[in-house]
Amino acid sequence: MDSQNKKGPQPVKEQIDKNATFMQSLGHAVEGIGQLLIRERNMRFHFLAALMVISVGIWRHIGRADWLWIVVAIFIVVMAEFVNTMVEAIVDLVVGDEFHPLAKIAKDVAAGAVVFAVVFAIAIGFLIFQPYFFPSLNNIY
Ligand SMILES: Nc1ncnc2c1ncn2[C@@H]1O[C@H](COP(=O)(O)OP(=O)(O)OP(=O)(O)O)[C@@H](O)[C@H]1O
Repeated sequence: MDSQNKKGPQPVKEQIDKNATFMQSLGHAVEGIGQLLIRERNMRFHFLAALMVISVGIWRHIGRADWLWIVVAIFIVVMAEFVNTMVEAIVDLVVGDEFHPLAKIAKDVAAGAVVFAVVFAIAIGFLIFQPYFFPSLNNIY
């Protein structure tokens, strides 16, 4: 299969043997993070959303436990994007440009995992910031 397909640029180095050093492993892991940023345009949106939430958290002086939940929410969204990107790459590797119902299921489920993580993050954001911005809702739970 052509290594340069509609799914965007592929890594140019052609190493397939084991990494010789820790630094080499780390370098490839960093390349993996780079691929996430290149291939997933939604990452820009996640990054902006995280920046906004962190700014508001600093502004409202939220507590340590709230910060912990925010870190967990950001982590889960980013991990879901990692999984989504892995699934997309593996599916494209296996089926190429062919349509396959199982490829659709794999990609749709992976995308669903991202949506699920984002809904979780929104729920966390609501629970943390509601008392600051919508105190009238305090008695709903
Ligand atoms: N080979 C395929 N066979 C069947 N359906 C496919 C295939 N490739 C993509 N699809 C469908 O097209 C959708 C989008 O494809 P793909 O995930 O590659 O694009 P994307 O824009 O990078 O997605 P995302 O926004 O989730 O990152 C998939 O969710 C799936 O429904």
